[in-house]
Amino acid sequence: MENTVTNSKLLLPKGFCLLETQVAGHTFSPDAKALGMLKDEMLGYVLKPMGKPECGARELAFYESVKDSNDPILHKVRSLIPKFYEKIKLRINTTDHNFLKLEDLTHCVKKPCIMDIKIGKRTWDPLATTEKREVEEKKYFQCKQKLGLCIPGFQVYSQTLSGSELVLRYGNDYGRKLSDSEFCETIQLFLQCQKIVCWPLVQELLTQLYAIRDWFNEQRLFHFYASSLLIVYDYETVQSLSKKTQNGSRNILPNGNAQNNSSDSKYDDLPPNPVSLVRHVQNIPPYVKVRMIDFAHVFPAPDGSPDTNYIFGLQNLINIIENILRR
Ligand SMILES: Nc1ncnc2c1ncn2[C@@H]1O[C@H](COP(=O)(O)OP(=O)(O)OP(=O)(O)O)[C@@H](O)[C@H]1O
Ligand SMILES: O=P(O)(O)O[C@@H]1[C@H](O)[C@H](O)[C@@H](OP(=O)(O)O)[C@H](OP(=O)(O)O)[C@H]1O
Repeated sequence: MENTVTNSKLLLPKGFCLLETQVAGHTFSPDAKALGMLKDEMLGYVLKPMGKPECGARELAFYESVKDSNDPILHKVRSLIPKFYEKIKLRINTTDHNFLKLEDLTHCVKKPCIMDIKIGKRTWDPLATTEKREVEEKKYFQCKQKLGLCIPGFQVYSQTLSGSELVLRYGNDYGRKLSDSEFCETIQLFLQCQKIVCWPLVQELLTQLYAIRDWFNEQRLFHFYASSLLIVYDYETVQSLSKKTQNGSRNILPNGNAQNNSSDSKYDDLPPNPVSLVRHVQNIPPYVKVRMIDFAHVFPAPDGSPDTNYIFGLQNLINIIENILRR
């Protein structure tokens, strides 16, 4: 395959570039000894390197088990994860490497705000060495131990006082220092909720998180360690929605069009979700996506037990976001 030079040392196959919206995870070293995420420049998919052999094999096995299954639980999870196409080989510099070809969750998002939130107090898997376990337990200590959540990275659009736009990017150095209260403040910063709340954004986000919680409350197949939720929304749409819903008012749209189908929502004291009505009336394409990603440490559930480690973190995330609406 013809190659193109993207920087002094990295040779990528034609048509591929680095995923510039990658906010966390493994990245390329200049000599390509370490690999990161790539993107197809045209077609709307990303390529994730299969990395350490056991991690790559587990992630591939998870996606393959879900892909064509008729099992109702596996069928349901398909809408909660990126679409998986295939495993492919790409030549980076002079060596072939295996990648997973996945749906690009940021495709066609004009101004993508992206947050990677790792779920669970325990981020080491049953095969982890004592050393790996110790490293994992020390990292993101405060918010991970209290909330079962941590933020390895995010990017968010913002406006300066003079009205110009900028993109703020935060890596794992930022996330590792967060206390539980700083974690909540960071979620507010990411959701543009420091002054006023963009209700349609927050409600849509909750609706998608409820769907993931419903699946976890039902499924007894897997335990997910060190897996993340990737939240993506379009700043441009959120800006225009915020203007339309004037100061974040929750009453601008009629109630009674709720799409909140969750069985055990703690959200009953809040108005129903009007976002599908917003979409219907104003023809807004989906502008918020929450998907589970990173399945390098997915293991069979021992004795068909629920994944309480994941559910604990997810429920805390839901609580934190519901509290934004209760302010
Ligand atoms: N399907 C996707 N669409 C768009 N961006 C993605 C997708 N999957 C991953 N990313 C981006 O790549 C980053 C890393 O993804 P992922 O967590 O799967 O990689 P990783 O190298 O296994 O991470 P870790 O070091 O936490 O194990 C995410 O934070 C996100 O920015
Ligand atoms: O979240 P952070 O702070 O970025 O830390 C990374 C994260 O825990 C990854 O899950 C892990 O990769 P694995 O999933 O492959 O264990 C990686 O280990 P590594 O540096 O040994 O690759 C860590 O550096």
